[in-house]
Amino acid sequence: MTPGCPSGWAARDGMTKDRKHMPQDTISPRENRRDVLERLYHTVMARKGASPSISHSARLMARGRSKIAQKFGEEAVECVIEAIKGDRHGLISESADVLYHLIVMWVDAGIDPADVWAELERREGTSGIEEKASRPKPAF
Ligand SMILES: N=c1c2ncn([C@@H]3O[C@H](COP(=O)(O)OP(=O)(O)OP(=O)(O)O)[C@@H](O)[C@H]3O)c2ncn1[C@@H]1O[C@H](COP(=O)(O)O)[C@@H](O)[C@H]1O
Repeated sequence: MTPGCPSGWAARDGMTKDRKHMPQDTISPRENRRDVLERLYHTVMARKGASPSISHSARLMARGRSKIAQKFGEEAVECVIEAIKGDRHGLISESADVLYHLIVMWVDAGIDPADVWAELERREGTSGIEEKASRPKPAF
């Protein structure tokens, strides 16, 4: 994969091939921000096997899958609490924690963000109501 060129997004977001290969500092801050999850994924990937004394991601991964999943769950619950409280700032902050911990979970599980983007893309245009109605009905 091209450094600074996150998997999967460039083409789908309408960037031309040339634009896809522009150096990061010539891409507008708005576009740069849109790639933040991909950058975070690559940062966490690079932390695999790093010393737990210098990297929180490395420390978390060294503690194993159950701990990673537990932390994700805790952050998700904190997100729910902020949403129910109606605390906008809290919800933004907890959402960032959830996304960070989700990415650590992806890295640990060997999932590339492009796999998730592809699944979201596959669902595009199908209403959740429609999809649920199309599921096979239980026999009883
Ligand atoms: N986005 C984040 C991010 N969000 C939250 N956190 C850390 O997640 C931790 C959550 O703290 P908690 O007390 O809930 O959890 P804990 O320390 O594991 O404690 P226990 O549950 O074990 O008691 C804090 O240390 C936060 O700083 C993050 N740590 C790192 N990142 C990103 O990951 C990159 C790599 O970080 P390192 O792996 O630390 O180099 C950074 O540059 C950031 O971009």
